[in-house]
Amino acid sequence: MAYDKIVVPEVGEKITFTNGKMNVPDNPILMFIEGDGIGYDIMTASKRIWDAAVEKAYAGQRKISWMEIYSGEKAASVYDGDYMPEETFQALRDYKIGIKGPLTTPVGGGFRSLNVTLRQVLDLYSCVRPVRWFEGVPSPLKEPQDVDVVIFRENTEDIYAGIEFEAGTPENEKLAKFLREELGATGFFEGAGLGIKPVSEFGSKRLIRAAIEYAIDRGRESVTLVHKGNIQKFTEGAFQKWGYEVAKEEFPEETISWDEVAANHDGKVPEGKILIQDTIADIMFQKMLLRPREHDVIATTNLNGDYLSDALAAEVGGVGIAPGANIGDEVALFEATHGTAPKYTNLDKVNPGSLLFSGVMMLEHIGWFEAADMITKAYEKTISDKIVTYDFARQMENATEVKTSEFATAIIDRM
Ligand SMILES: NC(=O)C1=CN([C@@H]2O[C@H](COP(=O)(O)OP(=O)(O)OC[C@H]3O[C@@H](n4cnc5c(N)ncnc54)[C@H](OP(=O)(O)O)[C@@H]3O)[C@@H](O)[C@H]2O)C=CC1
Ligand SMILES: O=C(O)CCC(=O)C(=O)O
Ligand SMILES: [Mg+2]
Repeated sequence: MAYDKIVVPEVGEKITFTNGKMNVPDNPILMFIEGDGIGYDIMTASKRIWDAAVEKAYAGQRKISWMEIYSGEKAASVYDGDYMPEETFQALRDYKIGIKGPLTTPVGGGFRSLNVTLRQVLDLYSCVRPVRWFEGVPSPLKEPQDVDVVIFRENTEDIYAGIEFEAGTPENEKLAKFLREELGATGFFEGAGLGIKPVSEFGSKRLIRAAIEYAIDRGRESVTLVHKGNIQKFTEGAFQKWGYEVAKEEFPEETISWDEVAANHDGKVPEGKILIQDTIADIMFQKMLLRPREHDVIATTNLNGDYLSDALAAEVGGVGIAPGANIGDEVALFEATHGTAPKYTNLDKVNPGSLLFSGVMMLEHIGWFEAADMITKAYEKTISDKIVTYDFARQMENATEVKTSEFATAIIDRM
């Protein structure tokens, strides 16, 4: 496949799929989007760590061939003002697996989120965000070791669908008139901006199915459906209903609901069964602060998952550490959960942890567990030696604060 600006590495092979099974060569071509703001600093540092771990874990028998693809400000400079070039999507379809830094989204106008566009256009419907604590990382909790959850956030629907009509536009007025006159909806003021929140059975069930399959594969204990179904009955409430349906219809042997536990098992979950439970979104934030141990895998709608993932990250060190992945049926795009942190651009200052561990997830996704484990262990050693970036240093005593690049070197030295 010839691209206009993307340079395919001379050495390296494509990752392919046969009947849903991934084939990973020893020298795969993996893509990266550098990202805006702090993207350059964290991507440069993380690539050094990933490469060093692969080299060391496989004694040079395996190697990543990196292929740069573009989105955001760097794309605009390479493609003459185009922030989201079509060939970026094509490359992701062709080469399947990549990782991205954060991309800027203007607030209150301007272009739509490039992050959201990538997820929607490529149908990367599961946003997977594990949140766990590492020994030595500063946390506001008394028992941060109890936080070990994996958030499955629906990644294609909800208010992120971008169906919004600005106050004062003819489209807004037409929709308002239709809502009032045709549907009898009255609960909004004249001149209100209007947004639509689509949540479908198809979109909800495939996300919840992925969460349950993950819980089964990884031997996790429960899947909690998080929703605001008391207020948004036919979107969030429907998500909850469809969640219990998927569990009952598709995983009757592997799962059990609270109602079934209460009715048949004296309040005890039978050995080997995954508990399917649900909770309303607002109280989930309290529960995750006070009794995080009671939750394991979480399946939720898009906006809830966005809020929850940043809040839970704060319990285990902050957004600088919590990783993420956007996963579809074949294409997967791993990404830091935080944004571009523009005030730190090119200061070589921020924590590369979120992107680094997104890359660890990527290595696990392609089956390179030895390299992934090597990074995790070296990271833990670095933290226990109290070598940290500014964000952890300000919450710790007697820590040595280092730059992003120095932190990467410290990790590599401990492999
Ligand atoms: N997936 C993506 O690409 C995302 C993109 N964005 C976009 O990023 C831009 C900025 O968003 P904003 O809301 O300010 O959120 P950011 O996540 O960019 O930054 C908020 C704060 O989080 C802390 N932080 C972020 N990254 C790190 C890191 N690597 N290491 C340590 N601390 C970190 C900093 O805290 P402190 O100030 O306390 O040091 C920073 O000021 C917006 O355009 C937004 O749309 C936002 C989220 C995700
Ligand atoms: O696209 C954006 O700018 C923000 C996305 C975001 O906050 C997230 O995915 O967690
Ligand atoms: Mg977010």
